Amino acid sequence: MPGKRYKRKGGGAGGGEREEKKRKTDENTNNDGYTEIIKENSAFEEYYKTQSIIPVDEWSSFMSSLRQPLPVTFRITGTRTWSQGVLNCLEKRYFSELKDLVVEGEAISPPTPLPWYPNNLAWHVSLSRTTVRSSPLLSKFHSFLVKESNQGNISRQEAVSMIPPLLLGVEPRHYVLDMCAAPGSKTSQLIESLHYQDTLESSIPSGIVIANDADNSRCYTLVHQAKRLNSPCLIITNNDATQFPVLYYNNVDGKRVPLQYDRVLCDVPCSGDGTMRKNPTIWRSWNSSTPLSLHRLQLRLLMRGLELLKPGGRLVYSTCSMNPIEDEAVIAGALKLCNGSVELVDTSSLLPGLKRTNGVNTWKVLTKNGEWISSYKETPSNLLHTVHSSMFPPTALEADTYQLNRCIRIFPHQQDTGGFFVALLSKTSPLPWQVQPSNSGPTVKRPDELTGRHGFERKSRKQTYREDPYVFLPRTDSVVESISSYYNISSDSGITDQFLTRTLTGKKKTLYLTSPLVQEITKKNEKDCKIINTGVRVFARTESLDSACEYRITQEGIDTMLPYISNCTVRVTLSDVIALLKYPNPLLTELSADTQSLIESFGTKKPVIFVYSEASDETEGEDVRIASNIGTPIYLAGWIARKSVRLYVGHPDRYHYLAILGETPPETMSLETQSGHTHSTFFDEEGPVADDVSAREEGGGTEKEVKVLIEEEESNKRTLEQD
Ligand SMILES: C[S@@+](CC[C@H](N)C(=O)[O-])C[C@H]1O[C@@H](n2cnc3c(N)ncnc32)[C@H](O)[C@@H]1O
Repeated sequence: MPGKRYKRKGGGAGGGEREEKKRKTDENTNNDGYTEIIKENSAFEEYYKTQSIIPVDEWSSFMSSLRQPLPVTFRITGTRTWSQGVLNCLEKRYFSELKDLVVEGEAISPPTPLPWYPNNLAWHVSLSRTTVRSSPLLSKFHSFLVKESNQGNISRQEAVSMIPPLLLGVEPRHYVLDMCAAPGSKTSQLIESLHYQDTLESSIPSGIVIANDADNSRCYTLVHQAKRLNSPCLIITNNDATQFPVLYYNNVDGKRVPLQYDRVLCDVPCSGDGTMRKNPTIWRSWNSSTPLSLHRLQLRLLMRGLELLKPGGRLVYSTCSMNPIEDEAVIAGALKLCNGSVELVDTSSLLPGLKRTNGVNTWKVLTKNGEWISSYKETPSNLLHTVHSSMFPPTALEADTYQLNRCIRIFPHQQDTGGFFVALLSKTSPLPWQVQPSNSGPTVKRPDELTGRHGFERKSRKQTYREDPYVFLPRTDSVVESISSYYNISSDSGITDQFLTRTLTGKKKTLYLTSPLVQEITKKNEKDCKIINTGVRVFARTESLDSACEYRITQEGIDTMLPYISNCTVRVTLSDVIALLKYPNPLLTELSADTQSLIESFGTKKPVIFVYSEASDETEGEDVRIASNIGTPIYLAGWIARKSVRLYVGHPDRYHYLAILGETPPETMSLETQSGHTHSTFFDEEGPVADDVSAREEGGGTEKEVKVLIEEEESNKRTLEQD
């Protein structure tokens, strides 16, 4: 993978100095006016040497690792059966071919699974772009990764960034808060865990994930990232998490209660010096003041997370900084305020195979004046506004209680990753100021520094625009009734009370579905909590005037709706499913006789779900071998016209299914993503970088969703015209 390029600054260094700088840049310096950034910062080196958190005999490996580009790591995303299908395909079709590959005389190291990531679902690849280009097999593998990444089945993510959700141990029944969630790679993992036990009979777990970020435009990146997982149990919110509101809902007894979380992820904004390998500009910008300016915000975020956590619940605090001021000092500061109601969890038996270093009990503070101090008492009076008591290490007695050694720090040289810090905390009882007042004990006041008026203030964000309303439809609504009747949805399922639109007036173009708890929370808290997005887009209105049902099921809605619908599927053979995926409007007469006869009894001018499963396939030999990669049936949203059939499936999804079926997509299919981007890096990381700012179109979808909708509707019109 190539390093990042930066325009070379003119002039400056003299001959010898220039030579020295050149030596410390990457090897691939170009002649076009661009050069790799100089990976040198003496202040950084001095700082970490003084902190003594890296063993002396590991110092040179530490520094040399920081100067190497970060290897590519990716995760296979999606629910259990889905990700297993993609993994099967990768292993059988691609990895096996790369095993003994030699390119230009050099043996290629095949992708390896991250040993500590469960079920081989995360992989490490060390291939340069040049190597990839020089081998057709590697190009084929690369192209598969790009397509699957477009489709959202593979997510490029830093290895260390995968750790916090794993430590959190989310279960389908958990109420989860992700406080600083954008761009959302960890949120995706949390959602996947929530849906880990989904089956064809049950797709709506009782738990919930609330993914929040203070940055409005980053929230839309989060919407896009999470949308790939189609969870009806997700709410995306846009609040300052230091003051994240208490949300209310009616519990099973109909009592209005505050929502307390079983799991909280507190992945805070940080100086990011653990990401130097990925973001080499940090070599230039690193300074010792940034951690000082972030420490109190980090502590306040952590404290709010602990307040909202249920007693008995768990919270993960993480940063991609190696600095104790942003790491152990924040943990120690919180443990002090919590006064025994929160403790660090011993994680040494978790994630076997992960190399780690224990947290430290001592560190120093480097003031803005460049002075090292070991205690708050030593702080010069003119610096009291930048240095706070919580930045200093605990006393010996506190250290005994806190057990900061239970924190995990990961250095880049330990297993060729970025640097990272993570701590798992357990709330054993309510925080001191959350204890109900009683006659016997004293009442503890909430610390002033948590109230927002004492040094933690953030500029209030301008409310740039209003979100569309969330309108839940009663089961007696005519649209819900017609959908329930066509798709045979029983009112006993409860699902008929869960549909949502984002428009108060006019025709409902799109229907979304949420879980009952999401509905309850959305309805009761819309005023106090800025909700950006929720619900899976499950039905869209058709343009056909004489359709058997005015609403067709959407591809992204199938997984959620399948357990609740019947009478709307048609089984197809392998050759038919391939034709449907490859061509826009195959004629009925071009399908197999079996499918034609099933369609005849099903009827025309109807929305449909085409189903292909190996069990239904009669084909012998090679085709059956290919199909065995799938492991789970394929469901495709479609339409049966009078003479032809079509799918409502976008190109990235079509690519995915064709690849899983061992087919090559036709040349006419564009490699572009729906957003119009082609991929320029090895393959894209953590979803799109572009902000989906216009995601407030009618229906609550992103601009891209709306574009897809329009394309689908236009194509549908064409099908109708053909008829
Ligand atoms: C390290 S990033 C989070 C990365 C994310 N967890 C992921 O895995 O993709 C920190 C995030 O915190 C957000 N942030 C900063 N201050 C915040 C605050 N007061 N409340 C909530 N989010 C905040 C930033 O906008 C940024 O998206």
